[in-house]
Amino acid sequence: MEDESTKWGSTAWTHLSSTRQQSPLIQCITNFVSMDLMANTLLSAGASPAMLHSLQEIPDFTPNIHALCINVGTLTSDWLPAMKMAADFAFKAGKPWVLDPVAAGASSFRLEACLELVKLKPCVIRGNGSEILALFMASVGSSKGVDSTHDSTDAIDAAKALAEANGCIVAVSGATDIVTDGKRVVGARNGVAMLQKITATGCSVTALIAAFVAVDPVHAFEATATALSVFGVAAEMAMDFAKGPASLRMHLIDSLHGLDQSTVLSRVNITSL
Ligand SMILES: Nc1ncnc2c1ncn2[C@@H]1O[C@H](COP(=O)(O)OP(=O)(O)O)[C@@H](O)[C@H]1O
Ligand SMILES: Cc1ncsc1CCOP(=O)(O)O
Ligand SMILES: [Mg+2]
Repeated sequence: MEDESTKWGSTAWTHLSSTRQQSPLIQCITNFVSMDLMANTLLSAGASPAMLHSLQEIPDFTPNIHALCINVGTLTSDWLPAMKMAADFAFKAGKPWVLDPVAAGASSFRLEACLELVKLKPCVIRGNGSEILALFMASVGSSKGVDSTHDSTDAIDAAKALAEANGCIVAVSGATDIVTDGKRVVGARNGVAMLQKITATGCSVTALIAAFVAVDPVHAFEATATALSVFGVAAEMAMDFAKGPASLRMHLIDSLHGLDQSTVLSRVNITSL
């Protein structure tokens, strides 16, 4: 019988191969910092990114996408209506959408916006420990801007409760990435600590989750875990060539583009918690 780690490795390879074959169209409404790395992460995984956020275009464009990624990193009141409209169009068209609640606890404006977006039925919410705790407690002040002051494992119960309450998958990134649907919980232990020294790696892995969910929407829990793990494996491979964060960023994109089956099968490290 297949053991758990063999099963996750082959599921991860299936998701990466399907993304390369199907090249899903991923609409991203994201912050100014992350646009470049997010689009390049999606391209290197085989997906087709479109950074498209005007209210006037959403009714024509969003029903034809394969998944949507919404990220509140540089939120202003001008952008929020487009985020809500796109989430609504995606949900009504049966297209999965993924929320990245960047710095959810940084201000009451941002927290309220995230809580309103959560009501619009994201398929997945991916944040760091502090962001998931801020959403769960609906309270401001527990983060250090976009960075986490918590370990991902501090937010396991919060993630489970959020997932259960909203009927979605919740992922908490960190040294161990946690993924839950409210009942099942897995930990993905890939990646390198230096990812925290490159801005927008969290944003980019959220977009990769959108791509993997686009190619396997029925298994959003599995697709979320494998996206986090594959991104981490790419970072591990890239670290062999990196001299620091700037070259890690470059090698990360190359590595994701070139990941092969045997590397994915041997390095994906996902286990039940
Ligand atoms: N200590 C760590 N060791 C290995 N990988 C890490 C570590 N911390 C974060 N990561 C990875 O870095 C990426 C970004 O996660 P994180 O820094 O938690 O998000 P954010 O940038 O949104 O705060 C994820 O792929 C995560 O798995
Ligand atoms: C630095 C910064 N400021 C607003 S959004 C942003 C990028 C955050 O990216 P990540 O959450 O992936 O670290
Ligand atoms: Mg983030």
